[in-house]
This record gives sequence, structure tokens and C-alpha cells, in this order.
Amino acid sequence: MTDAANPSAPRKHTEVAVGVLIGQDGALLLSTRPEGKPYAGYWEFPGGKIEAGETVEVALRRELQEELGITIDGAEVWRVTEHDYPHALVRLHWCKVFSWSGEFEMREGQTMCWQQLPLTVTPVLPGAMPVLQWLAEERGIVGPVLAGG
Ligand SMILES: Nc1nc2c([nH]c(=O)n2[C@H]2C[C@H](O)[C@@H](COP(=O)(O)OP(=O)(O)OP(=O)(O)O)O2)c(=O)[nH]1
Repeated sequence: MTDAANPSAPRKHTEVAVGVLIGQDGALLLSTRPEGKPYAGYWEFPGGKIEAGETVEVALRRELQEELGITIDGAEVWRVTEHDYPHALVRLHWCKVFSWSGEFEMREGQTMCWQQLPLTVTPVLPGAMPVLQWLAEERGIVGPVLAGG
């Protein structure tokens, strides 16, 4: 989308907080994007847009409460990536999360699953691919991060 008043203006980034929830067995939590959002049905890591005045951690805690009904204990930014979608230029602030409280509830009608690498779910949001690659490298996994991919 361009700025109609100033078509040559650079696109503004949409800042997004994303949680890589890691279970005790190293499994990763993936969920589907709800109906009505761009890329509905694609698998992603849970998270969402950072609102004005929020830190990444505060935004992530709010998003995971809203979407999944859990409360994360803490989150520190691990990586920052960018992805240029037709609907938005996003800057993704990725946090690994090892500890949370509460029971998972799919509050937006999404589906969740715990996955080891390579992932067996598909399709996955393109903006998540670099992070899957880094996670695979950390784990010494060679080859595609998506099974069959
Ligand atoms: N949550 C999440 N978003 C991702 C990932 N990879 C990726 O490119 N994105 C992009 C897709 C979206 O453009 C953006 C997240 O915005 P969103 O629309 O899901 O955020 P939100 O829940 O705050 O949405 P809303 O308030 O506008 O309904 O980040 C990912 O793994 N998880």
C-alpha cells in the first residue's frame, strides 16, 4: 500500500511481537491465522502488532493472553527480522518463551499444535521462515525446515 498523498514516501513498518514458545521437549508452538486476517489459515508463531507505548514484552504478553489465554513469565527479544508483504511491511521482534502459566484456549477460533523440526504443518507464513532456519541451525538440523519442502 502506498501513501496516496505522497506516493514516494517510504512505507512505514508495522512492529510485531512474536513468541517462540518452547516446550520441555523442545517442541515449538504453531497456530493458524484466524479467518478475516491476511493469510488466514497459514501457520505462524503466536503474536501480533505492538500498540503505541508498549514494549515488545508487554505487547507479547497481551497478545498471548488475548489469543491463547496464557500468561508468559518473561520475554526477551532474540532476533529482529523484516518482511515486505503486499498488505504491510512488518518488523518482527522474535522472543523465545520458555515459561508461562494458564491453560491454552483458542480464543480466536484458531488451531494450535506443538511441532518439532522439520515442521509437518503447511503452509507457513513466509515471514517466519528465517526463524525456522535459525532454530534448525541451533539444533544441528540439516535440510529443509518444512517436511517435504
Ligand atoms: N503473529 C505472527 N505474525 C507474523 C509471523 N510471521 C509474519 O510474517 N507475521 C506477520 C503477519 C502480519 O502481517 C503481522 C502480524 O499482524 P497480525 O495481523 O497477526 O496482528 P494482530 O493480531 O495484532 O492483528 P489485528 O489486531 O490487526 O487483528 O506479522 C508469525 O510467525 N507470527
